[in-house]
Amino acid sequence: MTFTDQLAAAWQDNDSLLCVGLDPDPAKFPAHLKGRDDAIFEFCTAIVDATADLACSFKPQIAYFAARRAEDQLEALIAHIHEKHPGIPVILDAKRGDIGSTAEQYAVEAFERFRADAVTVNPYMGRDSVEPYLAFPDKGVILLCRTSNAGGSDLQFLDVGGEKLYQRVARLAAEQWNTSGQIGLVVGATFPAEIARVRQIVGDMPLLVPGIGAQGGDVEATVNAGKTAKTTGLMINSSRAILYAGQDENYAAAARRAAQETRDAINRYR
Ligand SMILES: O=c1ccn([C@@H]2O[C@H](COP(=O)(O)O)[C@@H](O)[C@H]2O)c(=O)[nH]1
Repeated sequence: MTFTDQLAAAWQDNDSLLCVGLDPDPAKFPAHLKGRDDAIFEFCTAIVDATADLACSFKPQIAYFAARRAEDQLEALIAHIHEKHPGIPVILDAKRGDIGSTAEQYAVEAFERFRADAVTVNPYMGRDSVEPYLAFPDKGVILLCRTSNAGGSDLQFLDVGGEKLYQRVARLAAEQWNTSGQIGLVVGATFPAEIARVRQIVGDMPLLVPGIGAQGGDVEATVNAGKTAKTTGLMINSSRAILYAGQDENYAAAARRAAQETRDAINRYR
């Protein structure tokens, strides 16, 4: 099954546009996990198992694992998701971007080593830097377009011949690069007007939308700006607001409540 098909099924089966972000920070873990060699895996699998029926996708952010030399725990976590929750696609948030020969290695890392269903990619080195990921026909390739941080405007808002750079990225992706239907775009929930503009340009292409929860993006405005005619098309990510909803040994139950509230809030505006 392709990433796109898997995502469409998860949207429907779990009645959810919520992407649960997995950004494990050991400094925020409950006391009983602190000091354990497998703390990151244990923390994340408990969150995954508590929220899988509420999510359309999971998004581990690779920096949180690599910073702690915990790539082995990331591999085990993704294997766990595939084994226990096989319908839920995993988006590896790695934001890779390099010349083609190096991108080939990054693609193998994401899709063969980590077994992700999709990976985030920085498109600013152009088409040949994206093609190695597209060579994996079942996988999703999610390009940075209009990121959620304030500084994203420094470059993404530059005028490039009558349109903004992020709009050019959206247009290139939709009209020239997406020949196999594998591409999605990252557009921040902190900028709903730009979500609406991107949606106009790209039709029904899936959008990964970080920025609700800890970053303060507005759920109603995000859904209204980004939903497709089928009231899907979005993977609305929340990481810290779900992961750290509780601080004690009941953190997974607290995460479930936060995920349920977020999923339901999103659905209210579909
Ligand atoms: O534009 C972007 C692209 C990626 N992210 C990532 O999403 C999550 C957001 O975490 P929260 O705790 O919900 O704020 C994080 O992994 C970022 O690296 C983003 O925020 N904005």
